[in-house]
Amino acid sequence: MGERAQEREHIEHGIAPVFDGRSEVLVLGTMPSPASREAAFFYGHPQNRFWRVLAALFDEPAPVTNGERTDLLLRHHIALWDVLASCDIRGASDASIANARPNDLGRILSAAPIRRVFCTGATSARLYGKLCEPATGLAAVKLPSTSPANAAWSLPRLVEAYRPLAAELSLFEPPVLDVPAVVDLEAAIAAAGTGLDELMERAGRFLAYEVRKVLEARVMDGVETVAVRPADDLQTGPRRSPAGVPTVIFCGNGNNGGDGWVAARYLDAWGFPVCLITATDASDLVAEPARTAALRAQASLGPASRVLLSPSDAEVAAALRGAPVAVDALLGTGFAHRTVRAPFDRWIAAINEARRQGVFVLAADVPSGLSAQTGESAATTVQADATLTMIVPKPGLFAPAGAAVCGFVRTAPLAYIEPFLKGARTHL
Ligand SMILES: NC(=O)C1=CN([C@@H]2O[C@H](COP(=O)(O)OP(=O)(O)OC[C@H]3O[C@@H](n4cnc5c(N)ncnc54)[C@H](O)[C@@H]3O)[C@@H](O)[C@H]2O)[C@H](O)CC1
Ligand SMILES: [K+]
Repeated sequence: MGERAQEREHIEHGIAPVFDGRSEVLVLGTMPSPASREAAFFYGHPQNRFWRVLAALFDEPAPVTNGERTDLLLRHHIALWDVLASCDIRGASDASIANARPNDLGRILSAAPIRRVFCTGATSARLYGKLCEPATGLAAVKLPSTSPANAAWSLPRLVEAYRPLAAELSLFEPPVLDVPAVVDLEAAIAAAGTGLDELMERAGRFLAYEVRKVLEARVMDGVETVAVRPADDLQTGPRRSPAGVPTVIFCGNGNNGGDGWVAARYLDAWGFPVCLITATDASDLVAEPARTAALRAQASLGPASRVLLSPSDAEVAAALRGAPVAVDALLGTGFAHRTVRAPFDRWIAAINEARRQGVFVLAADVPSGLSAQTGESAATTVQADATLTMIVPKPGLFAPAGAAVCGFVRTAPLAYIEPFLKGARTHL
């Protein structure tokens, strides 16, 4: 390293803290690294495991954009900042810090019911103790650093060490909302900066994440023999694995289908081949953002995956034979009829037959054929092993007929919705 690279640089923090009146814990690093300053957000180095650790704590896919990362923090009532407002530092070397000036944590502590402070590493804990604790009167819990330099700590070990943070947080139970109230909620989320296209991206990624959990569990159980990394690596990024029988993803023509197209893109990118079944070519779809999402997915699928356009019943059955998982993204909240039109009725029957043969069926938002609002079930309705419902649960999922076809219900928390719930029409 040359003489100049050894010199300390004066750094001002420059990234606004994340918190609001619901924040319950305060997580503090030392100072944004050069990569974080470049990304204009905390823990921006792609190899830093902070976001993967938090996501794993809550069993969610790792957030990608700064907006998603902010949402994740606020949803879980976590405030995030750093101990220092400015210092002199060499690169990202905490050991080189001089002339340290602390941030005014009173800004957060006076606005939020912070129960506990956590420091992400030895340097932030030491500087917090010296520069902040006398003013805050709150002792901090020291957590291991998630930086790539802390290579001795594997991701699973970090996740275990961070569990006390999650244990401090009160759980948010999303309310059951009528379908028209979900539409209002979407509009409020969009007005606050997260559009339907971004929600669909998150929905599809969450679906892919749930599929991946099923696939990796099957490997652990010895049902699948493809060589994949162990399940505790679920948060890591793209990688390739030898192809097993592809996951079959059934996509309808509306935005429920869009969730399926996005899920296909992620699974393929993560190394899990897919067979996507659709009645309409991506370019002929009308609903947005489904059309844009489908075109993007179609263009990105690798050679191990394929799209079957209007396949025969025999081709559908062949795709399902031996498949580990079938994703039902045919009909979502837009369906409210007594009968399902062809070919979707036949595809639903094929999914249900495949489930009887052992294929795991995951429904996107709501099992197709079930009215998300009333819980009435069409003659042909998907029988799911699990349903990943988007943003909030809908009443139909809990009506007697609905509960019978949903399997295990999980809500995908696609956005920070608490600020928008006041006055929302809830079903229960
Ligand atoms: N809630 C959210 O914030 C998000 C929801 N997403 C997903 O979007 C769907 C709702 O999408 P929408 O386009 O409104 O409706 P659907 O896709 O459910 O259905 C419309 C589709 O279905 C066809 N159709 C209607 N009736 C029938 C019938 N009887 N037989 C056959 N086909 C029928 C219609 O022609 C349309 O093509 C929601 O469920 C979520 O999955 C976003 O992805 C993210 C945010
Ligand atoms: K569905």
